[in-house]
Amino acid sequence: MLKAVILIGGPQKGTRFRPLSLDTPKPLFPIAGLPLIQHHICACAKLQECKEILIIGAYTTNLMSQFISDMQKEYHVIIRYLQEFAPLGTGGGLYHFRDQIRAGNPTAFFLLNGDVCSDFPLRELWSFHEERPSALVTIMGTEATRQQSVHYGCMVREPSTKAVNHYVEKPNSYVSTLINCGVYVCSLQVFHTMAEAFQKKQDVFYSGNGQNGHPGYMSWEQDVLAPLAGTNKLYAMQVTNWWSQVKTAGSAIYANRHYLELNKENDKESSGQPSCHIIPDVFLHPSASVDSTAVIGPNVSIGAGVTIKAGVRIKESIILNNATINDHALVMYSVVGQDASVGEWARVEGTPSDPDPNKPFAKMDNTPLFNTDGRLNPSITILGECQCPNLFIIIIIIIILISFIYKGVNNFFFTILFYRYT
Ligand SMILES: Nc1nc2c(ncn2[C@@H]2O[C@H](COP(=O)(O)OP(=O)(O)O[C@H]3O[C@H](CO)[C@@H](O)[C@H](O)[C@@H]3O)[C@@H](O)[C@H]2O)c(=O)[nH]1
Repeated sequence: MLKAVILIGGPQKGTRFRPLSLDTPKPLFPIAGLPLIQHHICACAKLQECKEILIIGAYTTNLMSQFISDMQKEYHVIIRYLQEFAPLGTGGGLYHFRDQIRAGNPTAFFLLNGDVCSDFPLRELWSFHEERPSALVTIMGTEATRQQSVHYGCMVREPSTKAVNHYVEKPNSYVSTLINCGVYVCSLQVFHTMAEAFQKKQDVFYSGNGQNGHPGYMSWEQDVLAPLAGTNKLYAMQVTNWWSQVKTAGSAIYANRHYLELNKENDKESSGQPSCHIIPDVFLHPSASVDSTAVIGPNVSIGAGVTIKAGVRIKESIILNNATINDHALVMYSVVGQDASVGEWARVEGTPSDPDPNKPFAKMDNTPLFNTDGRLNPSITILGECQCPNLFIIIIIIIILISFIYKGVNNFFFTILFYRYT
């Protein structure tokens, strides 16, 4: 039996994903029609041996409960959310919930960063791990450019055995172009190594050596993976398939395009028969209403309850639930927020922020909005969620207005609200 753990961080993380993470927790942001971590869940649930998926994060349980219950219904696997009492780092939460992971005595567990996108070749990763009996952890690795590699965990492998001899998390200078994808398979004995690492951290923390943060905080990469390198217990399987992080809002459009491509077959099923002109790949929620004269695609995801009116053109964009795109508007390289409304003939156009196509193995550059010299880094356009006024308040206002119009002093609401003046 196998299990899977997905690390999703908490509200303090995902700041570069703002404003998209202000309304929806980043792990639940829809990409190609599915919440980001549903792609992970889907990959894990495809493995018959995987019997339980544990999602570990610092978001409050009520933010996650609806999603967890929806996932339970959709996939025939146990899915639970475990909330950290404080952000414990990539290793701290894992160690804190070790008994939950070990329960039922699984052979091994997958560990997935919630903010990466891939086709998650978990079966290959598991076979690779099984073939190496001394392996405690196998890392899925990929090639990056020399310049970008330093923003990731970098590994040097023994060419014949694929054992990792050297691991440095986000090095200051170049180490290797083989980077850590944040996808692992781990044997349960890794918790012995984690116990030692945890003990060391505790000793330092309580000896008062100026250690800040929470005593339970532990970095999976720095406190566990780095010491395991060179011991023949850490291995890396290199993949060449598409893989990307989702750090900035711009990377959502890039990930959307690739997930649409990967999930083509499912999208066809869920989309039904669209009545407008579709240029693939497109995800169209069945409840969206699209005028027959609209042209949509390529690489567009349209959420539930969206209304798209006559003559609209949309490409390379994500339209979130209940948004309205009015007649003849154009939307390109943009995210349109929930309930937002794009006016007639409006032109909403962002700048694509893709990896450099001229550099082999280039990844997304997760640049900030502004450079250090204050210049704007062009990126996708985002229309935020429309904060529609509360229906209850609207009804009260209408009743008050009617009361004034008819000047009915006996009017119940008028009397209650203005009894002092009557
Ligand atoms: N539960 C929990 N999850 C956390 C916490 N902190 C981070 N995470 C989750 O752990 C994953 C990694 O988060 P980061 O700390 O932001 O690391 P990173 O910059 O993405 O780098 C990691 O991933 C790269 C690949 O995307 C790797 O190359 C790198 O080595 C490292 O593992 C994300 O899914 C994040 O949500 C925490 O305190 N608690």
